[in-house]
This record gives sequence, structure tokens and C-alpha cells, in this order.
Amino acid sequence: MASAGTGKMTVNPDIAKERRNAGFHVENLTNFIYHGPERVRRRRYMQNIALQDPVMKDSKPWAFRTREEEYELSLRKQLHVLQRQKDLGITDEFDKFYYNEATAPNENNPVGLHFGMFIPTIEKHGTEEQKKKFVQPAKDLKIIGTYVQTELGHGTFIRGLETTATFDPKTQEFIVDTPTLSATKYWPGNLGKTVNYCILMAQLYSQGKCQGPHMFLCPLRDLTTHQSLPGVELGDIGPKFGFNANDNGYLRLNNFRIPRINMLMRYSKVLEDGTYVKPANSKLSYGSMVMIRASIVGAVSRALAQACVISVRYSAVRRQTEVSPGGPEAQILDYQTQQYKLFPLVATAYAYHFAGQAVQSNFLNISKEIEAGNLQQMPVLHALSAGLKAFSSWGASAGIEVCRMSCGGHGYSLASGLPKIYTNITPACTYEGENSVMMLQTARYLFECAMMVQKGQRLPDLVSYLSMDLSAKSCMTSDVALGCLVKAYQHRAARLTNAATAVVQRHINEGQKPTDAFNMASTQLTWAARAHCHQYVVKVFVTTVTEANIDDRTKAALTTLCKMYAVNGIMENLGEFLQDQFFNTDQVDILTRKMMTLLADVRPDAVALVDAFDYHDKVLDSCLGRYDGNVYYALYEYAKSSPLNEKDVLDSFHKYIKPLREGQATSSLPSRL
Ligand SMILES: CCCCCCCCCCCCCCCCCCCCCC(=O)SCCNC(=O)CCNC(=O)[C@H](O)C(C)(C)COP(=O)(O)OP(=O)(O)OC[C@H]1O[C@@H](n2cnc3c(N)ncnc32)[C@H](O)[C@@H]1OP(=O)(O)O
Ligand SMILES: Cc1cc2nc3c(=O)[nH]c(=O)nc-3n(C[C@H](O)[C@H](O)[C@H](O)COP(=O)(O)OP(=O)(O)OC[C@H]3O[C@@H](n4cnc5c(N)ncnc54)[C@H](O)[C@@H]3O)c2cc1C
Repeated sequence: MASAGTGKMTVNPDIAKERRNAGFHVENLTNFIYHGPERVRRRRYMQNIALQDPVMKDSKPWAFRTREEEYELSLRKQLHVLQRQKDLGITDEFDKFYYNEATAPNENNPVGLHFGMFIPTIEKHGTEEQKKKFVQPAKDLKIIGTYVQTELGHGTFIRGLETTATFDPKTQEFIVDTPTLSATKYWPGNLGKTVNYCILMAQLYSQGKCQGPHMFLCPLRDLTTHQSLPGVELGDIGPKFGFNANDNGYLRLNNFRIPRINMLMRYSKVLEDGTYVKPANSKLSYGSMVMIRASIVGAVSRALAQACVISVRYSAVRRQTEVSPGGPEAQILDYQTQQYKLFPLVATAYAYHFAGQAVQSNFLNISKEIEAGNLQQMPVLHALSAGLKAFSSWGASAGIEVCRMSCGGHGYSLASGLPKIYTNITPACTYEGENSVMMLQTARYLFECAMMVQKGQRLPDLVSYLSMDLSAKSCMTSDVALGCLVKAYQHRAARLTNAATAVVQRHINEGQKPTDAFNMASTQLTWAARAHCHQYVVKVFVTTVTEANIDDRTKAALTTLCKMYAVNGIMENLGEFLQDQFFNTDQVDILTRKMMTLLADVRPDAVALVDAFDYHDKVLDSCLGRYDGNVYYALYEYAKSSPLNEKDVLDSFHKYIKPLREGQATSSLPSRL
């Protein structure tokens, strides 16, 4: 490695050797991940445009920015990017996504919700007239909006929201109001300082009757001066665990009037005389949440993948401890315990990536049906997206933290890039539906499916396994076949669903109200929902690998990872699998041995498997995850750029330490120490 400061850098020999020894061609796997060479080429092209742009070059590392600097820089960059994309005629959604990914990586930006939720919600829930009036101005950033639902007192329980929208037929307006302190809107992204409009979730009152939560387009700030409008009080909620380029805000409305046309009326309506027209399904207005939940699975997979790139590359160049006295220190990646920490997470990142694609494609197909008026699949989509969002965000958050700790002390420094990835993604466990609550929604669906099985009714394909014969003998033999692993997961999920359902039924039979019975079984119900999601992820991974049209060596590497994901999940949930009696303890021995063999199988490919995600160094923004492996140089440079080092002797020395010494010298110090 070149010494620090020479500027000339060679690739770290350990990481170079890893790449030479990989058993498959990285580019082939990259092409498979991103749907072919053309998409990969396009992705790199888009990211290069972003990274070459002088406006994107940061004057100081992310870690050294104040919150105000972070917000301003992020806003400036994002608006610049939008203009660039317009100038360059970039309209394809993938192109835009990849461009943005390289713009401000893992930094939540001040207009994200405008494009992510505000515009899509108008497009999906607005009438043709509303779309005409609002969508183009929104795309031109004449109006900038967000999605305002959560209140101080209620986030999870949407039906409990207190903000009101009362129709006044005389003026053809809704009066929107914040009647209590707990009704104050709190948390919506970009609300505090950036937006001038929002989609407001409020209880609709018309003709004296409450019709439940509905969505309204609500102006908040003057479109020219950006001053908050009379009757509107709003601001930023202050610094958070992460998300600090995002001005999550609060909002209070004081009998503020908006025109009738501002209620999103594609599915439900209030006519001029105040007559309320119901939607075909009251949960249609929850559609924007379902959309984001489906996309969160992919988002968390990318965060976990980046954390794996950093920690695996670092583990390849980090040497620690002589294995035999006087011998060389080993690469920490050669320690089996390090492999056991990291390789299952690499497998998980791949598993979530494929699951994310599958959920997204389910979402797109079912959304088309819903738009055409066929609402039959809404419950399936809701159960799948809610559960998968929870399952994957929990898994990714926990996994990123393991990646951080696997980097030892340097993982704790913001220089590692890992805290940034973690704090940016861990709120996915909370936003868009708190995870336990989402699991309970999936469980509710599974419960209904179990009742259908009891009645001998046919189940939708996605859950048809729930009617499997639970007394079937295990198929597990020493070759640990993929098909058998899927069966094991289905067996576990079906048994846990039946067990939880039986608990609910027992409580009902003992005289409990169904809601109480459900609560008394809710922990077990979430176990069932978790197991259901786990089987889905395993099944998607197995199907993807089995059907993959790739060369044999890449397929072999991916198959090893797939087995590792499935076997590791069994090891981590052994209690449930053993209680299942699908495996006996001899078969658990087979799986334990298999796990250790899989670790050794992955070892030579580990760096190549993370390289295949194809993350640019600037996207990783990590001293430890550099492609060239020159981590000590990067850490040294990072330390030197700390603002505390701008002066050799700080003013605080003169203010506090020096007087203390002088005082001590003249008073209480003994003459001899
Ligand atoms: C930078 C941004 C980039 C943008 C992205 C760019 C895109 C692309 C890039 C990638 C992006 C990723 C990263 C993003 C970063 C995001 C930033 C943060 C955004 C955060 C936004 C938020 O954070 S925004 C607030 C979300 N806040 C919730 O999420 C509340 C949860 N709370 C509930 O959602 C309800 O409160 C709850 C519990 C269901 C009960 O609802 P409830 O009380 O009304 O209903 P009940 O429980 O009585 O249920 C009655 C029956 O309705 C059924 N049902 C319920 N929901 C249903 C539904 N949706 N569809 C069908 N059916 C449904 C249920 O299953 C029952 O069915 P059954 O009767 O048959 O059993
Ligand atoms: C970074 C970030 C960005 C956000 N962005 C937005 C946004 O743009 N727009 C917006 O409207 N909101 C936003 N939110 C708010 C977010 O959607 C809510 O925080 C979320 O829906 C959870 O609601 P809550 O905070 O009320 O949690 P609570 O519901 O109070 O949860 C607290 C605990 O209670 C438990 N609990 C609650 N209800 C039940 C139940 N029925 N059964 C069992 N357990 C239960 C939960 O599991 C959890 O452990 C954001 C939040 C964050 C952190």
C-alpha cells in the first residue's frame, strides 16, 4: 500500500488476491442482480453523471456537517439533480432511481416525500380534474408536498386520528382543524420547512356525521413568499437519531378553509349538498402506505447489501492475531466466527433483494387490478406487503449492526459509513406502520386463512401451503435439497399458524370476546406471521436460483448462498423447527455440519459476492469499504480532516486547562509528587 500522503495508491494485496481467487465472474452476477448488462451499463452511466458533477462534490465529509449544513446541501443537490435530469431528458424511472442513489447516498432528502408519496397519492387517489390541476404544478415544483398523517397522539391507529375536516355546504369548503394538542401532526417528512402543500389525513365530517379518515390536499405556505398561511402553524421537530437532512415537521391548523375540490375524490366523494359517497372498500385510502411498504423491502436490502460490502471487504484486508507463534497475522475473514457473522448476512441481502423484487411485482400486478375495479386481491397484497416490510426491516437493521460490530473499533467511527446506513434505515421498522403492528395485520390474514382451511375452502396460491399435511415425514437428507428446505419452512409456518389460531379459538370458547382472544394470542400470532414471511423469502430465493438463466459457476455460488440463507434461518430458530418435529436431532446434526461446510464454500467467493452489488466507493462513503482496500490511509486522512484538528492548541485549553494548572501551581499542589 502507498504510504499516506503520497497520493499514489496501489490495491491492497489481500483484497486483490481475493478477487483473483473467486470462483465465478463477478460481472455475470452483477448482470443477474440488475436485470441484464444493458441495465448495468445504464446504472453505471447514470451514477457516473451524478458523481462527476462538480455540484455533487462535498467540501467536507458527511460526518462533519451540522444539521443546517446537511439540510441545505441536500436540498441544493436534490434540486440541482432534478434540473439536470430534466436537461438531459432522463425520464425512465430506473434511470432516475440510479441517478438519485449516487446523489446523496443514505441521506434522506428534503423533497423525497414529494416524489415518493405526494405525487403518487394524487395520481392514484385524485379525480381526473384533480390530477389536471395538481400533478403538473407538482412535477414542476410549483407546489411541493408531503404526506401528513401521523399525530402526536396517534401514529399506528389511523382511525383514532383527531384532525377534522368538516364540510360547509354554504361555502363549498372543508374546515380543517386541530382540535387538541394530541391532534398536532408530528413526524411527516419535509413538512417543517420545505413543503408548501400536503396530503392531509383527517376525519371527514359531513351532514353532522363522521365518515372516518380521508385525504385532502391542503395548502400550507404562500406559493410565492413561502410564509406559512394564516391559520397554519408548522415547523421542524428537531434533530433525530438519523434522517437529519429531512425536516420532519409538526403542524397545527386553526379552522383553516380549503375548497371542496381539495378532497381526493377518486374513490370516496362529498357532493355539493354534503352527501357522502362511500368507496368500494374503506381501506383504499390506505393505498399509499401499501405502495411504500412494498418498496421498503428493496430499500432495506440495499442498505444491508452496502453494510455487507463494507464489512466483508474490511475483513479481507484487516489482519489480526498470529495464528501460530511468530507466523503472519490472519485475515479476520479467515476466522470461522467472523464468517458466521457475515456470510449469512450476505445471503440475507441477496434474499431480501429477490423478495423485494417479488413483492414489488405483486404490488404492480395487483394495483392494476385494483385500478380496474377488482378489489379481490387487496387483502393478500396488504398482508404480504405489511409482513414483508416488517420482517425485512427488522432483519436488515439487526444485520447492519452485526456488520458494524464485526469491524471492531473502526466500525464505531462514522468513518466506517455503517452508522449512517444504520440510522437511515432503522426507522423503516417504525414508519409506514410499526413492525409489530404490521406483523399482526399479516397474522390476522393468516388466521382467516386457517379458518378457511378448517372449512375446507380453497386458499389463494400465496398461502396454499397452509393446508399441507403436518404429519408428513421430513425429506431432509445429507444433500440438504432446496425443495426440502422450502417444505421445512412451510411446515413451520403452517404449524405456528394452526397453533396460534387454536389459541384464539380456545379463548373464544372460554367466553372471551374475539378482540380480547386475539390480543391474548397476539405474540404467538406474530410468530406465525414471521414464519410465514420467512417461508416466502426462502421460497422466492429458491425459485429465483432454480430458474436463473446464468452460467454454471455463478449459479453454483448463488445456490450456495441460497442454502446458507435457509439453513442459517433454521439454526437461528431451532426451537421452533424442533418443536415442529419435521426434523429430528440427527437431521439437525446434518444441518449444523452443512452450515459449517457452507461457510467454507462461501469463503473464496466472499469478496466477489459483495463486489457484485456494484456499489461505487462514493455511494458507500466508507473508509473501511473502499474497493482498493486502502483503509488505513483513508482512516488517517479522515482523522486529519476532523474540525477539532484545525488548530493545534484549542481555545478551550487556554480557557479551562491552563488556568486550572496555574491555579494549582499557586495553591494546593504539593511541592513534591
Ligand atoms: C425520502 C422519501 C422517499 C420516498 C420513497 C420513494 C419510493 C421508492 C424508493 C424506495 C422507498 C423506500 C424508502 C422510503 C423512505 C420513506 C420515508 C418515510 C416515509 C414514512 C411515511 C409514513 O410513515 S406515513 C404514515 C404511516 N402510518 C402507518 O402506516 C399507520 C399504520 N396503521 C395502519 O395502517 C392501520 O391503522 C392498521 C394498523 C392497518 C389498522 O387499520 P384499521 O384500524 O383501519 O383497520 P382494522 O385493523 O380494523 O382492519 C379492518 C380490515 O381492514 C384490513 N386492512 C387494513 N389495512 C388495509 C390495507 N392497507 N389494505 C387492505 N386491507 C387493509 C384489515 O386487514 C382488516 O381486514 P379483516 O377485517 O378482513 O381482518
Ligand atoms: C423517520 C420517520 C419518518 C416518518 N415520516 C412520516 C411521514 O412522512 N408521514 C407521517 O404521517 N408519518 C411519518 N412518520 C410517523 C410514523 O409513521 C409513525 O411513527 C408510525 O406509524 C408508528 O406510529 P407511532 O409512532 O404512533 O407508534 P405507536 O403506535 O405509539 O407504537 C409504540 C409501541 O406500541 C405498540 N403498539 C401500538 N399499537 C399497537 C397495537 N394495536 N397492537 C400491538 N402493539 C401496538 C407498537 O408495536 C410499538 O411497540 C415517520 C416516523 C419516522 C420515525
